[in-house]
Amino acid sequence: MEPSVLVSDFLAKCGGYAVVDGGFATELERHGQNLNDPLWSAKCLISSPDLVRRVHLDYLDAGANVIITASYQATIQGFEAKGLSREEAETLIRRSVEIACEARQIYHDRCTKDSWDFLHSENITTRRPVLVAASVGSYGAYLADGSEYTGNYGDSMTMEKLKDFHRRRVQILAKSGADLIAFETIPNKLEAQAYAELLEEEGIDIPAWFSFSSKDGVNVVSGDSISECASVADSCKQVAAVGINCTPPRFIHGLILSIRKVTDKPVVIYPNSGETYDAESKQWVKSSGEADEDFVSYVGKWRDAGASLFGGCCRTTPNTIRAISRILFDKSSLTLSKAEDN
Ligand code: MET
Ligand SMILES: [Zn+2]
Repeated sequence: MEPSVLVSDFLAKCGGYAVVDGGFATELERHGQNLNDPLWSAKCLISSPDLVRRVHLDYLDAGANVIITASYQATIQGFEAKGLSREEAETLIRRSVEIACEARQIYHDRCTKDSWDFLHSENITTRRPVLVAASVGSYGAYLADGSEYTGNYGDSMTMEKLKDFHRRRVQILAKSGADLIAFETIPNKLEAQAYAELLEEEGIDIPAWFSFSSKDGVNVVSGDSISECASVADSCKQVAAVGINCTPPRFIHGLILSIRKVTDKPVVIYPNSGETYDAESKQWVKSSGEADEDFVSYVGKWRDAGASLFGGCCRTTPNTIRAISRILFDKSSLTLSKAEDN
């Protein structure tokens, strides 16, 4: 099936809009994990796979239609630096998808015909669709030095180097049983181009989404224009959705409009809570400027601007996702958010 058809079918089955999960690493931390480690959330694939499964389940219970695997910072290079063999590293990357698939299975098995989780329309009852998205974090995320939020890889970085860095993990994830690959928090155009070429060269046959991050609502974090970055995604046939993650809510509306100008592909957005990551202290700090409202109240506006998939990123929780799901699928609150816009 064509990548775009798979995602548009999925969206249609969900009722036009889909809910993505929320901050995955954040939720692991809320469960007491210390992720101050070069592997970040991927550390839990080694130490706490049961918790990884549980967090996926919590997001499914909260209403997610897409769950994103713990592979964001799971790289062969990162695992090898911890003393694991290449084979062990590859197994852990596959395992991240298996655990998410197990969570989906448990979730579906637990649902009964009468639960709210079944979509009822015209006497046809279908199960709520759930996709497993295999996460790929940027090269900067692997470096774990904050460059995922600057996109500054230095002058000696090339597209070939980035492709070589990502190649094996992408090959593994494409054959892991995941429904799609989520390239997340892409900080610059070069890395988007590297992903696009990689998908092409490797003949990757599952869809992908490209999700960028921004600090100003105009450019991605490196300063490259969001329009140029989204155009790279638009030209790649394996890319079935384009969007923004881990970006303050106040920038999302403008970014959706810029993306819509250069592509007709579905737009995915999953903002962070509006706090900023301080690479030095390795902590999230409240922004000094304009206060971000609880971003759930913006969802109606983002939908009207043309986004189709909605979730949360760092510092958001299953409660955020529950609220998004309610806003999207509860007709009365949709009307409410429309009324508030006027
Ligand atoms: N899916 C990833 C996570 O929540 C995205 C992280 S953005 C820095 O763990
Ligand atoms: Zn994030």
